[in-house]
Amino acid sequence: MKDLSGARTGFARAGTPMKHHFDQPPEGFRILPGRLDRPAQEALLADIRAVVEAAPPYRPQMPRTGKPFSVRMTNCGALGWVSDRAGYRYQSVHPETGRPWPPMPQALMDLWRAVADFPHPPEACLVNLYDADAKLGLHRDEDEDEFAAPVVSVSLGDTCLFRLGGLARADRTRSLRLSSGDIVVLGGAARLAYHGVDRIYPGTSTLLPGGGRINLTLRRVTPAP
Ligand SMILES: O=C(O)CCC(=O)C(=O)O
Ligand SMILES: [Fe+2]
Repeated sequence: MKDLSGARTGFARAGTPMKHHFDQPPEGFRILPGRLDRPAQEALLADIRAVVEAAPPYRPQMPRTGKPFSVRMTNCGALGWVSDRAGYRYQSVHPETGRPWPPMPQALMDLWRAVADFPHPPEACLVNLYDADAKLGLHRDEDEDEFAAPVVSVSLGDTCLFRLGGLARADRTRSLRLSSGDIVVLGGAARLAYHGVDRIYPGTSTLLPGGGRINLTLRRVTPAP
């Protein structure tokens, strides 16, 4: 059983007692709009193209039901997040090719260092590929063993409607649009906040020639030394 008590307490303090506090996002949620300018987005996209060449995107399946995700995924870094009938987990190899994930591009290591406020490097970068119809249901990122490190999330390509909730699935949610170059940090109490992607707005960015959206989530998986 993972210890979520610290984060829970933080949210209860920040989120429940007074009505006028209720609409505040959980403590530790940060959005950095336009953090990456167009040249930085293009450079990162070139890095991600190389990742996708080496580790082809595949469609994960929901645990138990085997229902396919609408989002295609791949990873870079020492560990990658995967999902199939056996469950959610991190592993060091691509589930279809059996090869190690490609290394994390230096630009992502640098970005983590600049925004994560955590003294150890990320170990995993999940690459989510959204076409116009893809979505990602409300969930928490909770398969890691280090919740002191934030999740750093980079948006590239078409704008999406992102939903942020609280620490309980039933908590009130708020919606925000994330555009190409925006960065979201889920740290502190927000590290275990529910979130998801409700829709993609096709034609809102010229970064990806075929349209769609790419999201990169950088995570620390194992306990920091
Ligand atoms: O695409 C996004 O903005 C969020 C992705 C996400 O929540 C995840 O991969 O766990
Ligand atoms: Fe997530």
